[in-house]
Amino acid sequence: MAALEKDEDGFYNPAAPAASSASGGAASEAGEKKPDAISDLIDSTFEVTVTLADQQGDPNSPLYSAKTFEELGLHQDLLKGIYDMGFSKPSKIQERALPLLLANPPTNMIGQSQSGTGKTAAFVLTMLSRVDFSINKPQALCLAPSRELARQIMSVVTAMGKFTAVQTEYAIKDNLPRDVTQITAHIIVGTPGTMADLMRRRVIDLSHIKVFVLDEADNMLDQDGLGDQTLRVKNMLPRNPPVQIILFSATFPDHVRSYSAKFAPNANKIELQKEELSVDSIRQFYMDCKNAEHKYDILVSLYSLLTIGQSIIFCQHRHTADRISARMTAEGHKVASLHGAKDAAERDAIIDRFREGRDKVLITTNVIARGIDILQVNMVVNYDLPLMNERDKTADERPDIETYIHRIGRTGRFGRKGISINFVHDTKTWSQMEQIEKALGKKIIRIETHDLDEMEEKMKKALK
Ligand SMILES: Nc1ncnc2c1ncn2[C@@H]1O[C@H](COP(=O)(O)OP(=O)(O)OP(=O)(O)O)[C@@H](O)[C@H]1O
Repeated sequence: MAALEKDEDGFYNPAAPAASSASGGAASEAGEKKPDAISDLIDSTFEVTVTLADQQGDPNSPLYSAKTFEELGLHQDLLKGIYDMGFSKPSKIQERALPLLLANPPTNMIGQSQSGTGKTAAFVLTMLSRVDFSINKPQALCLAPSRELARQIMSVVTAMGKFTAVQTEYAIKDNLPRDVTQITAHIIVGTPGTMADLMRRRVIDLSHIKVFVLDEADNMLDQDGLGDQTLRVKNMLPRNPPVQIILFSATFPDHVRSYSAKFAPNANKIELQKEELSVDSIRQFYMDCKNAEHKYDILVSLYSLLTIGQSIIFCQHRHTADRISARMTAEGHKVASLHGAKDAAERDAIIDRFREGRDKVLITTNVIARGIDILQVNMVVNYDLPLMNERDKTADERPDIETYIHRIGRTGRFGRKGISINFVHDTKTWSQMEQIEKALGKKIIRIETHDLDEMEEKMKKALK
């Protein structure tokens, strides 16, 4: 490989014969193995439906519940919505949180539960339960860190509220006409900047707001990120009677925990222990690459595995995501890239294509590290490990444990199997990965980069 020519970005030249034969080899291998791969996928989907009931019956599983949805005190129209979505039993977080969320007088909630365990349904059902559909005024606000997540939450609101008269509106960039004067929808879901702007311009009448939800709350409250804008929104809310504040996330690092308690005073709390943070159904691997450029070759050689189901590749920088995707596309692979520098319409189109399975590989940044729920994603690659300096814009090169948990949590949703692969390529990245391993208390298993067959075998086994 070292003999190959590199382009000006430090990538191997796409036209170089050896490079194309490396990727071509993997592709033809994929071609031969495809029938198997497809049948594996169908089998594993079948297995998942069988094991979901088992998992929901296992008291140690985050999906376990002793109760039924009927026992949680939900309105008949919402029960219809839930069953229409194919849910049969609540998960642990739903079972524990819903009675507390729905009790009167309303009490604040700080709820933590692992990625993919059904937090969205818990807060969406609360918003829908608290809305008086006969009053055409905003009554529940929900904030999320990205437009992609806001759109996904909205899809849950409309699906669960299908048998109600709920009206909804987005507070995301480039969605409403600039001269909009009033929003009368019951539930508004958006990102903090746009929501704050609409509130300040009095487009949103706040007099009837009863519920305020922060999804990915630790991220939304982080002083280095969205914290200021989120606080602006909160400060504009009516004080009497108090609005019910609901914070949910899979992670609440220590530095946000005490602030969360101030933001949502006297809250009921559901917390995870440190060793429960990551989901067991996600098998974590790493690959020891020779250098930064070698990571690209390895990614290309993984292509046939990345497309067995769907995969998300996380990079540190937008330009890396763009360069990798341009390079892979030029080499004949079908990949998409998504990051915050793309405009709103393009971002919507890209995530929708990926959600529909029309693109199988999405190369991205932390912009979709949180919340995105696409069940077919069975592989996550940390092309670059997440670092604290992306979060706080300092020179802090410690790994960002929370973002790691969220990134790998894009797979292994609601009891499904998934795998994550970290690329390490020098002593620094190696030690960063070791810190992640230590923090999560879970072994990250090595996969050899030179043995494609072993790689394939290990990964397929992990997905079985
Ligand atoms: N009770 C249920 N029965 C079956 N499926 C469910 C149930 N509750 C939620 N799900 C499904 O589980 C998946 C994950 O749920 P959700 O997106 O709410 O996870 P989450 O806890 O918010 O994860 P994250 O921390 O990554 O945001 C979704 O596809 C959702 O439809």
